[in-house]
This record gives sequence, C-alpha cells and structure tokens, in this order.
Amino acid sequence: MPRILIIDDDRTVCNSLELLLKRAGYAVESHYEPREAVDRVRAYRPDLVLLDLNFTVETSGRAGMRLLMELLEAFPQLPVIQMTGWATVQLAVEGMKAGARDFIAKPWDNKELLNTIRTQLERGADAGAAVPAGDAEPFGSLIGSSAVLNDIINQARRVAGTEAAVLITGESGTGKELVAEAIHAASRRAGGPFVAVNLGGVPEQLFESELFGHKAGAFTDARTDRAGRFELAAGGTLFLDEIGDLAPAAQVKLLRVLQERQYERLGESRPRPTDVRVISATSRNLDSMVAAGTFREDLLYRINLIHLQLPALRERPEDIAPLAVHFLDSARRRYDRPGLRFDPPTVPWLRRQPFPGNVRQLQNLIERAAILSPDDTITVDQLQRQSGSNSEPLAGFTPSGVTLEEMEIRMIRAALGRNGGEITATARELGLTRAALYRRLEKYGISITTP
Ligand SMILES: Nc1ncnc2c1ncn2[C@@H]1O[C@H](COP(=O)(O)OP(=O)(O)OP(=O)(O)O)[C@@H](O)[C@H]1O
Repeated sequence: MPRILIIDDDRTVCNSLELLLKRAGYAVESHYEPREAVDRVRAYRPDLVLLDLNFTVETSGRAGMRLLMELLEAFPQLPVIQMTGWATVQLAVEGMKAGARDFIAKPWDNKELLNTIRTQLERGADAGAAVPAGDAEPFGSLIGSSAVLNDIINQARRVAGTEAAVLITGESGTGKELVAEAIHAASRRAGGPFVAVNLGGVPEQLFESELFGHKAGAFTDARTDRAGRFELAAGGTLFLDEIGDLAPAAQVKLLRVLQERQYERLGESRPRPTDVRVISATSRNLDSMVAAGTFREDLLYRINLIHLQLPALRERPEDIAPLAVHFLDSARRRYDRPGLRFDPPTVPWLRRQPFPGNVRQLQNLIERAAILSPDDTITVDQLQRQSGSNSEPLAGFTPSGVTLEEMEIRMIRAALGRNGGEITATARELGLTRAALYRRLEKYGISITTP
C-alpha cells in the first residue's frame, strides 16, 4: 500500500485529507510541525509527500519553500506535491522549478487531488526528476535555443501535467498558440481535442452561442442545435486567444462559467459540466487593462494561475537562424525545391532585423522568398525586395537615432500606402493579424484614410 505523508500545520486540513486518502486505499500519516519534517520523512519513508506551502506562522509561503528545499536536498527522488492558496500559486511554480512534482491549489478538488497523486506515484520515484533548466529537448514543434525561450519551454513542460489555467502573453506572432498546443500535447488531455477560439473575432452578441452553444430557435438565426466551444473541447484543452479583446459583458459570462464549472446552451436550462483545461493568450497588457478598469481582475485571477510571457523575436536574435533554417527546410519540401539555400550573408542580415511581426513575419518572408526566388540561392537583395520595401527599415540596418517604435510606425505607414489602406493586405504584408494591426493603429494614432 503506497504511503503518503501530509505536512500541514492545519489539523482540520490534515484530517480531511487523511480521510480522503485512506478511503482511496493509501496509508497516510500527518505531520504538523515544519521543523521536524525531514526527520519524519526519514522515519516514515513515504512514497509521496503532500506539502503545505503556507504555514500559519508565516503566510508568505517562504517557510514552506524552505522546507521544500530541505526535503528535495535530503530526498532528491521523493515526489512532493505542493498545496497552496490561490494567492501564492506563483510560489508553487517556483517550487516546481526547484523539483517539486506538481501542486494543488486550495481549496482542492478531491478528484483532481487523487488524480495528481496517482499520476505521481505511477511515475515512480525517479521518473519525474527535475529537467535541468536550459535543456534542449524538443517541446511540441517549437524551434529555438535561446535561454529565454528554453526557460519558457521548461516552465511550460512542468505545468503541462497539471490542470492549472495558463495565460500566455507576448506580441503578435511570438508563438503563443504554438506553446498552447505544445502544452496540450504534453498534458493528460493530449488524447482529447485542442479547440482554439479567437475571442477578438467573435462579435459580442454571438459570444454565448459560440462558447456555450445554442438550441434551435434560441434566437432568430439559430436554425439548428449547435454545440459551443466548451462542449467541443470536452476532455481536452480550450484555447482562448485574444482574451484581452473580450467585451465587459462577455468577461462576466466567461468568469461565471469558469467559477461554476458549468454552462448552459442558449435557450436551454440544463446545466452542463465543463471538462476543459483553459489556456488563454493575449498580446495586450492585462495588468494595465485591470488598472484602467477594462479587464476584470477576478477574471484575470482565474485565467493566469500560471503566466508565461513570450519574448519578442528581437529580444532573442539567437533564435532567428534556427527558425530561418527550419522555415527554409519546410519551404523546400512544400514547394518541391530541394536545392534552396541561403546566400551566406543572409542569415546575419536576418538577425539584425527588428521583426515587429515576430516569428510569423520571419516565416512569411522566407516563404515568399522561397516561392519567388528565380534560382536556388536566396540573397539579402531578394529578401529586401520581398519585404516589399526599399527605403523602409527592413531594407537595411536600424538607422541610428530612430527608436523601434518610430520604425514600427514608419513600416506600418509605408505598408498601408503600398496597399491603398487595405487592412487585410497590410496586415499580411507585415506578418500581423488584423487585430494586431488594428491595435497598433490605435496605439500610434495612425488613421487609415491618410496613411
Ligand atoms: N518557436 C517557434 N518555432 C517554430 N515556429 C514558430 C515558433 N514561434 C512561432 N512560430 C510560427 O509562427 C507563426 C505564429 O505563431 P503563433 O500563431 O503561435 O503566434 P501567436 O503569438 O499566437 O500570434 P497572434 O497573437 O497573432 O495570434 C505560426 O506559424 C507558428 O507556427
């Protein structure tokens, strides 16, 4: 019978956990005193430890973190599951970087807790040993070896096995959706669907129908019953893209469903339980939006148990070469041009470009070059031409004295000019989504009629 030791100074918590775990067939003991915990582990030899991070003597969780470190040092193979309040979940993430296996947020869900324990016991004593930071094992289809990206990959790998809600932020085209897919693929829900919904593209009046579904006749255009995204994603992951674009009323509706873990199709009164892991993404700054009163703080709290901030491509120029090579390789296969290659000055040139549209812009640039290149060698000259501009920033080095923001403004104006103010074409040329282009127009006060 597997042995579990609970370390928590709250006896009521220990009692109810003991009851639950014994019923589930484990041998359980509790330890209330953080100080002698290491000795207790040595004596009891548990197969798994449930460790509370927030001892009442000190609610910051630091005492719990110290104890976690001591335990991991004394018993590096021991699976430790941390327990923590919502307010200190960030601490648990730190704990996972240090080698804890997982965490459960209090108040816990019995089923989830038992699942987590079972998974960790199945993984055995050494299987989950911490992956060293900066390792280069592939994660999903993410390419890149910069330290910043690796750090994010490692964090994502660790949270993948949990049910925690993840918020991914970063500029447009930095790979937020790709990271979400990779987390899904590495999670227990990998066998279930990955359903993405772009909340920026859902008109406010269709929000409920889109997410929760509707019954025929629920409104004028509802001719047949329709499942919403929550239903389609059941057993899998729901990716809420551009969550910062959500209107206030929709924020309330989403929050309610996330809190109550149930929803109703429009026109139906039967509640359906949600069975999704939520991953959200946005290129907006939700903290400032909360401060400005345009994004609900309680919703932010729900969706960002774990926060992954993806750096812009210009902040990790080391990733440009491997990405460029990867995209060229795909283009070789896709367009059946096996001889395609970069002229040697191309890659150093690419590394110097600001790429306001990030990885997506780099990908588009190389794809276009691969299609249009008259022979097998892609040169700087061609890339400059393909980037659609001879006088604008991508054509050369960053002019001195010009800020990145000014360059971005110039690029946007020039692209708007070339495309006659047409948003879709301009966004495509810049490697941005329409929503991302609109945000920039708004941010810089650029008007479309007089680019
Ligand atoms: N690290 C990476 N390795 C390989 N491909 C990448 C990487 N990052 C991004 N990409 C590619 O770049 C494109 C943009 O990525 P993705 O759609 O995930 O970005 P995003 O941040 O979600 O963008 P948006 O905010 O505009 O929705 C995709 O085609 C994706 O496959």
